[in-house]
Amino acid sequence: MTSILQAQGLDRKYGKRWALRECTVDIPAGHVVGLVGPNGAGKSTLLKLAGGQLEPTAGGITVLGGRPGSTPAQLAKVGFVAQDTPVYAGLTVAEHLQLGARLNPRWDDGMARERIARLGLVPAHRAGKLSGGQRAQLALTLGLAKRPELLILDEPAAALDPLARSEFLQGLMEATVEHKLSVLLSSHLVSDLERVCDYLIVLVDSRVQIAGKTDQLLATHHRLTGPRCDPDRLPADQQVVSARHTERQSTYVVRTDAPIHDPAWTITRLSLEDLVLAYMDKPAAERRRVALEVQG
Ligand SMILES: Nc1ncnc2c1ncn2[C@@H]1O[C@H](COP(=O)(O)OP(=O)(O)OP(=O)(O)O)[C@@H](O)[C@H]1O
Repeated sequence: MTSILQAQGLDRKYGKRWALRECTVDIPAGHVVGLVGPNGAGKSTLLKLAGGQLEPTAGGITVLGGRPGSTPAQLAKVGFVAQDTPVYAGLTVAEHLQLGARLNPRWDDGMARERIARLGLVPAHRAGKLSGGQRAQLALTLGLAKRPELLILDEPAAALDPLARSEFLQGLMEATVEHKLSVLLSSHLVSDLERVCDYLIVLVDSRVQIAGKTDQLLATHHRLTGPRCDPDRLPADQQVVSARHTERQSTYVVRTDAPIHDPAWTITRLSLEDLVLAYMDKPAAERRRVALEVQG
């Protein structure tokens, strides 16, 4: 199966500040990939590297087998909708479609017009007068009508109310099935990702914490609750993702491929949100542990 994005030791710095460090991922085609992480984690940086808007500081990245943004053919294969759903305020909806047709060799004008009509957008209205949700839908339409193989969306639904968000994501899901495209989207809203994504990347502190198919991630991560116990007493095949302790009780999120037989533990399945939160907590927990060691 082809990869939509392969990164090998990918680094990006802004001045002296690292935005992305040692990113190594290989994302297969045919997925809706969710990129999640806290503010400043490096999500937009990774998406811009994939879209060819940024150059790596070190390491390599290929998108659909080519160097991002390197040729007109490569540019035509990738649609990119940036964070603030960019549209031209002074242009009408119809003028956006005309511009799309002029700039994109694979432009699907029938689909663009049908989508605009279905969404109730008026072709003569200027984009600057549209609501945030309508602007996001217009930007998504432009991205889809380009007929890319990969559509990259940076926080596409952030500004939308729950209903508009739901409609937006529904539209995105329908389009991915209809046009067989792969999607890479970032969001803070894990509930949104849970709805649409079947592949997840968690990025925290500029580093990829975990990447994989959501069903496999959920099948291999468990919450263990039981009498207080140190992590070094857990079997070697159980990788600790997060740990919380009270005086008497320990709660671990562990990753393992093997079944867990220890009767001391109550084992619960994780939701995608639990999983994301456990990985978001991991670097902070590591920092807390190092600080305690230094103090001690
Ligand atoms: N143009 C820039 N110049 C300098 N530093 C930048 C620039 N863009 C991003 N950064 C820094 O790089 C880091 C990663 O930023 P990035 O925008 O990739 O994060 P993000 O995960 O997309 O954040 P958010 O969820 O807030 O959009 C942050 O520390 C940010 O301050």
